[in-house]
Amino acid sequence: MTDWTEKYRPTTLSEVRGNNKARDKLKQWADTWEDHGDAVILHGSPGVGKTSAAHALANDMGWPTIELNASDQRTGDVVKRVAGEAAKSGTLTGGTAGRRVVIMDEADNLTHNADRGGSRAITDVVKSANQPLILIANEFYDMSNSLRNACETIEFRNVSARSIVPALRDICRQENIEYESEALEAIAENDSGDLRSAVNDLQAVATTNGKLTRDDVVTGERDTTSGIFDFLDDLIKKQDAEGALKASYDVDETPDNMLNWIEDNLPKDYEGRELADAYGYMANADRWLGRVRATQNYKYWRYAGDNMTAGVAAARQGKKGGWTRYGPPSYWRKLGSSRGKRDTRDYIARKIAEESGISMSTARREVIPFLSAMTHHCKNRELTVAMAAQYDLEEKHVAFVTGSGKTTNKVQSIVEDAEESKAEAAVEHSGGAFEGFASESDGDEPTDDAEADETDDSADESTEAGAADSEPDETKADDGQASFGDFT
Ligand SMILES: Nc1ncnc2c1ncn2[C@@H]1O[C@H](COP(=O)(O)OP(=O)(O)OP(=O)(O)O)[C@@H](O)[C@H]1O
Repeated sequence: MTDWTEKYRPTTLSEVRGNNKARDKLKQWADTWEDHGDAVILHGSPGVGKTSAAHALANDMGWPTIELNASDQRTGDVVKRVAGEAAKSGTLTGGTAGRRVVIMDEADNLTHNADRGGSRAITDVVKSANQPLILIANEFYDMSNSLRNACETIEFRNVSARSIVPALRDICRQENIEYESEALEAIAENDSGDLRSAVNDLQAVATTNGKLTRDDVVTGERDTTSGIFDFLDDLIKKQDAEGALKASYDVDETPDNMLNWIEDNLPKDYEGRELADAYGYMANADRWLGRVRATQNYKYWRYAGDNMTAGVAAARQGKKGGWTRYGPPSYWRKLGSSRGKRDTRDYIARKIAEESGISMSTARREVIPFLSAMTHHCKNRELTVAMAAQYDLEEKHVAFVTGSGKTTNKVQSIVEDAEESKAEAAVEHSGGAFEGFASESDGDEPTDDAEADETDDSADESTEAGAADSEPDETKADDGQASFGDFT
């Protein structure tokens, strides 16, 4: 299946959404390049259209492109050669016949290359190049001062939801997809500023369903007038099992959302044993919610509700005082927002579960968020490589966990290093930096849980024909069936 982000990549600058000022500045830079000869840096968050803009511009100008990766040690030489060739072919005499634009990705990722003098080499190239050079970077301040000073700079801002929605609408029209406008708005708001993610999400939700509706797009974003804060305070601090269950009736949230709220806020007050116990109940609740999705049998919501309210309250050891700032579920709002992402997340969870002997729910709920925080933007490279090796992750998974947005060259090189270290480990039989995570409190069998999860997801394609009638006790009859009475 074609990737829509490629299929709908802008071919001319006017198709690049949002960032009008940046586009104008870029065009201006190209139009006057003969006079100033400076390189330009396009910087901004992933997925906002920097690379697209560079290529679209080249296309508009009729300039052939040469694409290079700045962190590649050969880049400097290649640029010199290109620049030299172009000089010979007449550029210096004023013609544009030999004009080529060099587009250099990952210009902020030169530190890894420091031993090769990466940053300085590129700066030298930038200063002496006699061809237009476009450098692309996510982190402007990761580039050296001298490199930044040697170039013009253009900032690409996050694309507003207002600009994302029409982009998604155009794609739906061209793909003949029926849609509710609210669905597109929800995607746009979910992906706050990242048009690539929005297009990915659209493709993920649109191709698994007939008509795209608001309900297909799972969001954690809600207004917070639904009594959730009072409920959290009751649940986490005060109420007994019965009280917690009753308090939950006043909350105007779907059980799925409620679970996200609880899981994000629970660790602010629960600790140690009680937290572990509570997570056990949360994992049960999650499993029941999976069964609701798989079977469309909403009667299971009750069991989910019992577990996440009465169960969580019962796990608490004594009342808690003080005031806690509870907040909306931030992690899953970003990472669990669409089916495509959920699939990726679940793949990673399964790997972790298999490797560490814990359940998928635990992997999802407890391990991935940790890994994500520790490997954020691949800053801790060594750890990220170890993680990729330990859990056998591919590029898109590493990109997901680290929040890098897509498979950048940094991610690629991490996966390559992980492959190498796996090969070495195979020889030395060592476990690597990751020894896996401790087993969870309720002693789930990881394989069982993985199967339960498969049921959740594959049910969308109705491969589990009998799912609706089968008792959901193939996994764990006792704890799964827990109802309120069990907690009192
Ligand atoms: N402003 C935009 N207008 C139209 N399409 C966009 C825009 N931004 C992103 N896209 C879509 O997302 C895809 C990826 O965008 P692009 O590679 O240009 O982002 P980027 O800002 O360069 O991100 P990165 O820094 O991660 O490479 C494009 O192919 C296109 O489908």
